[in-house]
Amino acid sequence: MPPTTQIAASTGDDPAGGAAAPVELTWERIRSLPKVLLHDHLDGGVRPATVLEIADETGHELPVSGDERTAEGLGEWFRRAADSGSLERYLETFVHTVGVMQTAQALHRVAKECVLDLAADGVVYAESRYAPEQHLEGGLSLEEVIEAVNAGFRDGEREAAAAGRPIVVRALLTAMRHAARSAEIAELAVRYRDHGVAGFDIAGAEAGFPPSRHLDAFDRMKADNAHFTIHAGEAFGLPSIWEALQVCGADRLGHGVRIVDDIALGEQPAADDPVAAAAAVTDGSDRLRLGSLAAFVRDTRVPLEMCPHSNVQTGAARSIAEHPITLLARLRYRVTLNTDNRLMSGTSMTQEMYALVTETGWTLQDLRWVTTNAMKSAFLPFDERMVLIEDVIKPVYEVLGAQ
Ligand SMILES: O=c1[nH]cnc2c1ncn2[C@H]1C[C@H](O)[C@@H](CO)O1
Ligand SMILES: [Zn+2]
Repeated sequence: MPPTTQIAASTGDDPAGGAAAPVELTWERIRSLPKVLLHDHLDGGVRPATVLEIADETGHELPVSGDERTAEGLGEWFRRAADSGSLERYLETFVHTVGVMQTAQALHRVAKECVLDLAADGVVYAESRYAPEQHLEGGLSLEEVIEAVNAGFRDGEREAAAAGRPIVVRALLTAMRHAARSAEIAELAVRYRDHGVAGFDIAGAEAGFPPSRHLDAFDRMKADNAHFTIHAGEAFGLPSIWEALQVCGADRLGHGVRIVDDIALGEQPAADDPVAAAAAVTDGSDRLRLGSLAAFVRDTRVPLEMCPHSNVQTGAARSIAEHPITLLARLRYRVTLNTDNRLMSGTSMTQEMYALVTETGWTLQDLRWVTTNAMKSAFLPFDERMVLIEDVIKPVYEVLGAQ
């Protein structure tokens, strides 16, 4: 694939600015890059060893036994079970992480380990989401759940900084779209906005549960000038994205990958052949047409929280090489790169970046661009975002780019 700097320069929206010498992007080099993660589920990133240990303590029944009942065996089970081609089946695996996250101690531990794992992966800023309503089986209140997770995040940040890997982590409170607690959860997101919570989200099975069912929650967030994202355009198409933006007023889209359904390559939907469509962008031909929703998302710089490995597992994309993220990046959408569920997808930010580099030709400039996009789109105050961009992200990419 031709270098992307051509397009970036022509749109004036290229934080990398100009061409740089090609740098060999090995796994280790990518791991050492500063990364920003906006879409990562706390209950989708539990260490398998932690699931095993807590299950042993609490009696939670796991789906592995005998020789498979090891951290490795359990990790493998999650990846296999999530690799189903269906979002609904993928989500069924969460019963075994949520099931061991029902006490303050367990939530604290999982949250702290999450921060340490992200810091080891080179993440310098992360928004970690979870649904407080799913952690009440042990008798905790919603507030106790939030406070236990917050305490774990703060301890993780301290430990990571002491080890020379500073990271800033904020929580996003998720409400489950099939349930009816979204107004309560939005209320809590507002109440804890200066105490570790940066925003609100809805998640869960998409088909049959349009985001407009939760309008009161979104109205509550807007009334208080608070931020929210909505899982939309993952297992369901354009109507879900349209509602999330035009009815609910989402600041960002969780996944949003189906926006390609509103892009055409000649007479064909670009979704049929995203690789050819990406090539059509870079060869300068004018065969690509954006529908009005696709144009709106690009024109208004709606951040897309894209999660390639997760999408391949749930059937929202055919492969990493054919994932629409590369087409959307070439078209200069406000693309961000994310893990979604590190445990279920056996992934990490390093893995997501490495796969794009090796399978679709992403460059160091692309990685810097996607990282800056994510930092710009974070639900963190503007001045704090700028400090991370200027003092933490830019210097590393600049040194590497100059090599
Ligand atoms: O990719 C996803 N789409 C919709 N819902 C999801 C996805 N990944 C995780 N979830 C659900 C399952 C979790 O239990 C919940 C809160 O993190 O969010
Ligand atoms: Zn998600």
